[in-house]
Amino acid sequence: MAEWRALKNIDPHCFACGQGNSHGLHMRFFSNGERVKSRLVIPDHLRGWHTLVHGGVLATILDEAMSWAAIHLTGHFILTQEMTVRFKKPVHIGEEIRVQSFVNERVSPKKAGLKAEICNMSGDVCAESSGLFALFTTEDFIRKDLVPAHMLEAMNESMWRSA
Ligand SMILES: CCCCCCCCCCCCCC(=O)SCCNC(=O)CCNC(=O)[C@H](O)C(C)(C)COP(=O)(O)OP(=O)(O)OC[C@H]1O[C@@H](n2cnc3c(N)ncnc32)[C@H](O)[C@@H]1OP(=O)(O)O
Repeated sequence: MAEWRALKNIDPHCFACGQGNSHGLHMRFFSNGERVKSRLVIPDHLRGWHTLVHGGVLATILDEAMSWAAIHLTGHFILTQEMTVRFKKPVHIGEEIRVQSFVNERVSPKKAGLKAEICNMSGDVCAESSGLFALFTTEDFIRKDLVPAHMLEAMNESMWRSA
């Protein structure tokens, strides 16, 4: 299997992957050409009650992981169309977790099915997701005003290249 290579973050403000968002998750992604992965510790301010991580935060992590896999592994711009999440074990603030994602099915030229799972350090699956993603050409993404021109070059580059 190919080695894991770091992918380039291009938007510092993203809640999930932006390295400059002081309220965010600061996720960084790696790809081996078949899967995308990340590891993180959820910051204290994103707890649900007591030490439990909020389910919506776990859903964001899964959405982000599937989105990066969809972009990097299909070479398209994307929008999440729908996703389902199954929460299997609690995740706690301060606990390191790992997330992996992959393209499960190329549904049509404009749609892909993705999957992701979050594991704790014991290897238990804590949450898993399936998602349907709309795949866009660069031209269609621009036409729908979903990417500003100044980000286009960086986004196009980060789709296929490592950092
Ligand atoms: C290495 C990677 C680095 C990357 C770094 C960045 C990572 C960041 C990651 C963070 C990411 C986080 C991810 C997030 O959180 S994305 C944010 C959450 N998701 C959304 O906001 C999606 C909102 N939903 C929609 O826009 C639609 O329902 C979609 C598009 C999903 C499906 O729509 P559907 O299939 O039901 O069709 P429709 O009949 O409704 O069509 C509506 C209109 O859209 C056109 N249309 C539809 N599909 C396509 C297509 N494929 N190519 C071209 N055009 C398309 C269609 O022609 C029509 O246009 P018009 O006739 O009205 O003009």
